[in-house]
Amino acid sequence: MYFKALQYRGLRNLKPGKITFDRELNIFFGDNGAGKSSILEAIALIASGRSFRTNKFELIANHADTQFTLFAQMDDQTKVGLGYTKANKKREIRLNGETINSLSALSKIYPTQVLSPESYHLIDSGPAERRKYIDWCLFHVKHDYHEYWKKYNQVLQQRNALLKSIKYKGSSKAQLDSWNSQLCSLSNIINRAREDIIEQLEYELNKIIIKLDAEFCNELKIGYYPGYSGMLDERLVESLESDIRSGTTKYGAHRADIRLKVEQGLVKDYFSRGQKKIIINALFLAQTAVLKRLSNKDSLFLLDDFTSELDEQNQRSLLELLFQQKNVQTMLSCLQRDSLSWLKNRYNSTHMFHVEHGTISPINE
Ligand SMILES: Nc1ncnc2c1ncn2[C@@H]1O[C@H](COP(=O)(O)OP(=O)(O)OP(=O)(O)O)[C@@H](O)[C@H]1O
Repeated sequence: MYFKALQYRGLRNLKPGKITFDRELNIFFGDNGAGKSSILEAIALIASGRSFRTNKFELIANHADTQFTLFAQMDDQTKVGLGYTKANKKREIRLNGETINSLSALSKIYPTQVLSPESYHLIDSGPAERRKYIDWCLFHVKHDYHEYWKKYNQVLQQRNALLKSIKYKGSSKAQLDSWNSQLCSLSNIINRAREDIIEQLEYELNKIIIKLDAEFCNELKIGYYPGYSGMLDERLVESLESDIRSGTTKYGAHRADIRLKVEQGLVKDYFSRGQKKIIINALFLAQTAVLKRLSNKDSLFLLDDFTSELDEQNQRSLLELLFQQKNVQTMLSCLQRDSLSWLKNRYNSTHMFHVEHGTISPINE
């Protein structure tokens, strides 16, 4: 499955237009502020219902427009439309002519990964991004995971609301037992699913590391920290007073994290910035491999500002592996087309687009 065409209107600085895509690789190049990230954002929106830059659709709509619309066609004739109207803040998503209500239904069609300069903080940043990394995979391969995760968050919010109410209004603690036991059983389900997917990811990750010729890194292990040690029910009881003081729940699956390790220690502490980038590329590639193996799904890869964070050797090996996977359509943005001149001889089906003041023009050679 892949995107064949996209029509866009009223989004950021982009002039209304339509583009057709290559099955494998599409390159958007142009000066700063031309609209390269905006077109990748448009593609992410139609593929997943979400932007990788903001949650506020009003910021995505052009300053001078009252709405934006996107319309995409896939190779298998699937048609997707997404519209947003500023006046009533209304989003409308249409799939083959039918209105659908949930963004997750849209994102299930064509799993989309975004690799941008910010993604290269995955190893050094806080745990939220790493949880997202694990959950992205689960969301696509384990159908009931999203429901469990939603339920977990509802229970967590209810527990936190009660903690605040105990602190400020002196409410009874009686209801806490029920929230605690629900939190424990849902945490168990979530942790088991995460541990299973981590095993799969670790396996693919090490295969990719070998292909990337990353000899600095012999065997990578992904360690999972479930958000508490020992038994969660005991931790919840122990931390009750501090939870009431803070109005938040200190332990549980919402505090989980992964730790990448090699023989010498933690990847975070041991490797250079460049080496971490290679590992992060491998982590993202491992996801598409797991996805293909476990659910036979194709993926879309968006590489924003591709050349700014990777040297040529790393650019080559990442794209090589994306092509080898066969099931990936790639869209990337960069400042100068010359910076990817090495690609032209290698992949002649590549579609190149010049982005200039919001206008996107295919380069026909
Ligand atoms: N809602 C909006 N309406 C109109 N223009 C916008 C809106 N939001 C952002 N812009 C402008 O759109 C232009 C394109 O931004 P974009 O981030 O897509 O550029 P880019 O080509 O990726 O640049 P860079 O190479 O600097 O990252 C910028 O000048 C930005 O100020």
